[in-house]
Amino acid sequence: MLERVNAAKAELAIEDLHAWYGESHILHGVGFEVREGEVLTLLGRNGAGKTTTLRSIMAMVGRRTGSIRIGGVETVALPSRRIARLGVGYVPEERGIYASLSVKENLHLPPEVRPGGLTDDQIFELFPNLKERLSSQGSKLSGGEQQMLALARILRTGAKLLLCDELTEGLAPVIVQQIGATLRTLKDRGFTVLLVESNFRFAQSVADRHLIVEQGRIVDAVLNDELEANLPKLNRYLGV
Ligand SMILES: Nc1ncnc2c1ncn2[C@@H]1O[C@H](COP(=O)(O)OP(=O)(O)OP(=O)(O)O)[C@@H](O)[C@H]1O
Repeated sequence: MLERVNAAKAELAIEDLHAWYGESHILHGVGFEVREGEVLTLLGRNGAGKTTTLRSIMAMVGRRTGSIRIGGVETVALPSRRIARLGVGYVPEERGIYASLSVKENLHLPPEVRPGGLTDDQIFELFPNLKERLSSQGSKLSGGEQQMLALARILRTGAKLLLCDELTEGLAPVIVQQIGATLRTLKDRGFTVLLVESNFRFAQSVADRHLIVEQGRIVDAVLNDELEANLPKLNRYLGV
């Protein structure tokens, strides 16, 4: 739905996705596609179903139906670990940094899902702070450093499709800018990114396209180039 793209080039293609937590029916027929190398954001009010969409792609909800093709492979019946091995990395909102492990240990924790992940040196080029903090405990990191680490360790795994939830939440503007620069670099290197974001201006600085999620459905789509012209409409959707 909404601006279909050439299926052959879709890195992620979702159709009529429904998802449940227990008896709660949360997604009601979500459909969209993400092209290879595209950065797409999911925008919407609290509780609209953005996080649930990411979790559904990773098979981390109670139940899901519909179709989720990743690189052309149907995954709706596959478990999370098989989905990850197709080259999908999930950076959850809560970041999942282990407080008692060092930066290095946290970095090396997730298993490789595919060959071609970034080497440690490539990671330190993108995130110089992490190199200086390698032996620090997770608990000693700032919010920004934790977020960099959460993203960095996914890049080590070989994932090429990144699902990122609220990367910028609670971070200082200068760190938000750094994360934006990193995402643009990743896009230049061919990564595909699906971003849940409530920082609208940040979304604008990194994304090609934005989808609006409302009550478990995609209700609108806006090209980034046309965002300014659509601001009144977006503000209505987001209740800003
Ligand atoms: N584990 C869960 N069990 C039951 N219901 C859940 C669970 N997680 C989320 N929900 C419900 O699903 C709905 C969608 O939540 P979701 O987290 O996907 O929203 P969101 O758009 O990401 O917004 P937010 O910014 O608030 O996280 C909400 O009504 C929420 O209460």
